[in-house]
Amino acid sequence: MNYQRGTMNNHHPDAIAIGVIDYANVWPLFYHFHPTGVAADIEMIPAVPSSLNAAMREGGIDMGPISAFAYGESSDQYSLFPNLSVSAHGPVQSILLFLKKPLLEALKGTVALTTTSATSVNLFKIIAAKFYHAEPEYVNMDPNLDKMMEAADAALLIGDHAIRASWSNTIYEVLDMGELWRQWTGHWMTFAVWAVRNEAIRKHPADIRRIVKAFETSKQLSLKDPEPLVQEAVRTIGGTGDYWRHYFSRLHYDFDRPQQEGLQLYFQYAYELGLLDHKVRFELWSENMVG
Ligand SMILES: C=C(O[C@@H]1C=C(C(=O)O)C=C[C@H]1O)C(=O)O
Repeated sequence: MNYQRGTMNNHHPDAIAIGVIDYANVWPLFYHFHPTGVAADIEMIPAVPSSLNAAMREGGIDMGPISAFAYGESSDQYSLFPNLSVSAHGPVQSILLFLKKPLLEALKGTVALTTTSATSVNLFKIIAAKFYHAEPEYVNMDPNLDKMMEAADAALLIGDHAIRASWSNTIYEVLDMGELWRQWTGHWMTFAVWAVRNEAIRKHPADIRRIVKAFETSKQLSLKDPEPLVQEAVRTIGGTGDYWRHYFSRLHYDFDRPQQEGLQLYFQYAYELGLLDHKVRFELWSENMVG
């Protein structure tokens, strides 16, 4: 999708910088989100999740989707938008583990983890440690399946990188991490949340309110008629209409009790394993929050 792009490092000081995950999984929330119609001075900054996580932490962006794990790391600085997330109960199709050997063997070897993710790489570590009692060696690598497989017994990819790799792959067994999480816990998994820096709520309370509404409207319009998104995905990423119809129908964009419970369990495990150094309590943004 096309935006008037800003940059993380020197966005206009009075503008609100909104991160955009550069993957199709967030399209329903952005497709009908038109910054100029929201009245605020907004810059849109597209990047992969790990870059957006860092920019949120450093103040280079003010709000938008970030890895759920990154919210856990800095939950005291951010508030969450209550009705927005990228979640699934079961298969996601774009959080994929490619295996050179059976899982139990690969878990005794080396696993390559994409540098674009924070939620899914820690999800993998949690599943390996908690459910398989395994401690593979991990290497962080750019999302290139061939290179990852030269260095490791298994590779974890997310987003459009995972989708494209799943189309071209003919040799590796593929496991869906959303499905694995559901099989072991019965829970939903939330991969991305919409967070806003508390500092930005204090500075622009009315604009933030309008932006939240605009995201919710985009979500509703996309769910009502996913066809324009489906066609744009076919045109710009590839694959068939049926593939994308199914893809968007598997993802869930609310953040209600079931998604919150799944994420709470994920944070609990992350804390127990030392992946997070504190327990996480959700701080939800509300209409009357004015810093
Ligand atoms: C569903 C997905 O979730 C993404 C996974 C993320 C992560 O692992 O950190 C971050 C944002 C999400 O948009 C995907 O990549 O396809």
